[in-house]
Amino acid sequence: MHVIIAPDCFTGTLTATQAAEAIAEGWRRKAPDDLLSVVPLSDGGPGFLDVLTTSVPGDSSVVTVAGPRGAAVPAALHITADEGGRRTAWVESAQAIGLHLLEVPERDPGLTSTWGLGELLEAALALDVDRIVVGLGGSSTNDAGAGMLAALGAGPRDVLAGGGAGLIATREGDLAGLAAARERFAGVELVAATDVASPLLGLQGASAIFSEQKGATPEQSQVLEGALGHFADQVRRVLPPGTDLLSGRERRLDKEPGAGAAGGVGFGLMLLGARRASGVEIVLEAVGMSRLVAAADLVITGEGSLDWQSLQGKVVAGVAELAAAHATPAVALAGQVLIGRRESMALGLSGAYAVADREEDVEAAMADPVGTLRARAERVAVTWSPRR
Ligand SMILES: O=C(O)[C@H](O)CO
Repeated sequence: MHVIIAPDCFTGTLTATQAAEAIAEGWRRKAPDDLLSVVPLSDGGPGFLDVLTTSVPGDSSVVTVAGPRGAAVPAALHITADEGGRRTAWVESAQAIGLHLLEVPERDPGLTSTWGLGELLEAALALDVDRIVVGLGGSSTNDAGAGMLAALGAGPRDVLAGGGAGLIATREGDLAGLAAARERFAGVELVAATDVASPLLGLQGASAIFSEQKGATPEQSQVLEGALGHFADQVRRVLPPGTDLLSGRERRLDKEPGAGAAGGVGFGLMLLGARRASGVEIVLEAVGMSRLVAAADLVITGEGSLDWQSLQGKVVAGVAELAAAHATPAVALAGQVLIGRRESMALGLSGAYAVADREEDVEAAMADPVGTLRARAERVAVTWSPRR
């Protein structure tokens, strides 16, 4: 039996590679004759570059940029060339602005800035590439990408790069350099590979859905919503919205799917001319997942928490959809499974197995994530492998 092991990271405990290896080790203990292919995945968030550098040959280099609260952090660029010679720079926003870069007391999406991501894009531009793909997700910021735009010359650092809350003070004149910043990407295909399809504002937007997990109180979350709304209004004065060719209606970038990814970096990138793509689809294509799944008997995917967010185009959903298209069964292993059987079946999963079945098991799973995931994989192998 040929089994593909293709999980996302288990946020807070295991990288995608560590999770895949733990599952493979457990599987081998019970089904040593199975052929295992280990393919760690990402949805654009943390681990995006790791996954790409492992699967797509290219040249990697590291630059130093400002982290979300200003302290210097290393961030990598991976340069690949396709058969036609087109050069792509792959970057991961979480390496510059990720939540994991900050200790809990430092987390404050009113103050964290995407300036360092702008520095990373500056480094990519200097490499004279034809395409820049930016993985988005797992961020500590909620500034609509304003800091990033400032670093690229769109406006003053003190107004745009002080964090999301300060954007309430933005004036039209503070965005005088925006058109010129956009012009710098002329001739470069800029792609925002987003982990979610959220718009910038509103009940499904960046502040309402994600700011609290970055340290905001419910009151701060509303303040951030107001600040980002004000910022988007100022942007509209400088870059008037285009017209949607199909509907003839005004095309508002803040309402575009993915504009709210990484605290609104999706929006900031769209202002620079980026097109949005699903991060998981980009990764699945880059690693040649379709071909692998077509030749496999079973696909195992997984993530830290299988919950409502998993239903929205994350790794598990992307893998399950691809497996269904090839009529290959897919199962998921997760730290916790917080969706019902009906929802997991609707995703296309033939099984969803939790490492921590009960609330009281969560602590043990967090204390020994590799051991508990390996043990769960052993039990799943007993169920699924015919040659154990
Ligand atoms: O970084 C974030 O805000 C979330 O992962 C959604 O993109």
